[in-house]
Amino acid sequence: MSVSAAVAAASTSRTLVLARHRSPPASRVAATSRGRPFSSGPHPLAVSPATRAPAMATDGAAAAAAAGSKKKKEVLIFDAEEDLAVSLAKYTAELSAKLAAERGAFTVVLSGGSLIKNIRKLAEPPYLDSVDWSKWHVFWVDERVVPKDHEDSNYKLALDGFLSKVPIPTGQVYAINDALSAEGAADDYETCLKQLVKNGVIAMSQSTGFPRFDVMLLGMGPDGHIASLFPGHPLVNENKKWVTYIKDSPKPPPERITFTFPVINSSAYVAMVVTGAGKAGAVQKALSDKQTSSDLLPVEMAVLQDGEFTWFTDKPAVSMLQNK
Ligand SMILES: O=C(O)[C@H](O)[C@@H](O)[C@H](O)[C@H](O)COP(=O)(O)O
Repeated sequence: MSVSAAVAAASTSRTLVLARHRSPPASRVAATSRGRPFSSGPHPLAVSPATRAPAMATDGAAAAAAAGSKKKKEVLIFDAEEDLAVSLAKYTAELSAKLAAERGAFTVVLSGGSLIKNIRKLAEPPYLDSVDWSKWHVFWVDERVVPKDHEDSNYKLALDGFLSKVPIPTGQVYAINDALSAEGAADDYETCLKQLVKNGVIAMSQSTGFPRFDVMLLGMGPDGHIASLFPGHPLVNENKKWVTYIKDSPKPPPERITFTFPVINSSAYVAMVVTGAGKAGAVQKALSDKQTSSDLLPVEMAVLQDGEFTWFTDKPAVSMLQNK
């Protein structure tokens, strides 16, 4: 049984919807995710008419759901990392066109880690020429408090792997002030965000009172952390600050700044890009209907108030889903 089929079979009792993608061969699953809200209406983002086959419902209830619901959370499963990268580039480029037209700016938040490699196709044809890079404003969901030319710097990672290859105006790339302490850098970054809200570059969420970024392109660690919000760390409960700091990160280096959950959860779109068998346990916990423990992983705390959350995964990352 293929992974896609296994996911579908395991999912029918939970009203999941399976769509098969012919090229690239991805599976698309709407996650029920323990009561997380769904709203009605069509999916507003045609990631790729060429790559999306008609939805194939796995049972009657799923068919009804597929016909009438806007799925605010979906899981894309790719056969190959190359296909994932192609689809992620298309997703981001289409959001760029849509949101830049609507707002006059496109605010993009990056994580560090393997995400940067996964967005590499944006810096290649056709997107290199078709995207209006002048509208992009780039931020980091978290950053290590190290000099910008340090090998641990998320800025350096993104610069080397992506930003140096696309013509985003340098004044629209918001690195941390690496001359400051962790606390100082977090305050400084939050002040910068507030100024950009005043200027109208960053939108505000009317429902949460926190900034509403257009898209966050995020990775997840094997322990289920996102940004620098780690399992069991008190920072996951921060509900006032926009940006905060950590000095005891379990993942080195220890000093970092990070967006808080209220900011992440106010986003318009989040792509959670997760590949590899090492992350299968956290993926299973995050996508399972069953609450296996009262302790939510940070990735499970990423619940958008009014936005669309899309998982970009590969088969090893979802390999434990059929065992739910
Ligand atoms: O600064 C960081 O450490 C990252 O921003 C971090 O949140 C990362 O995105 C995840 O750890 C996933 O990293 P991998 O995709 O490399 O596993």
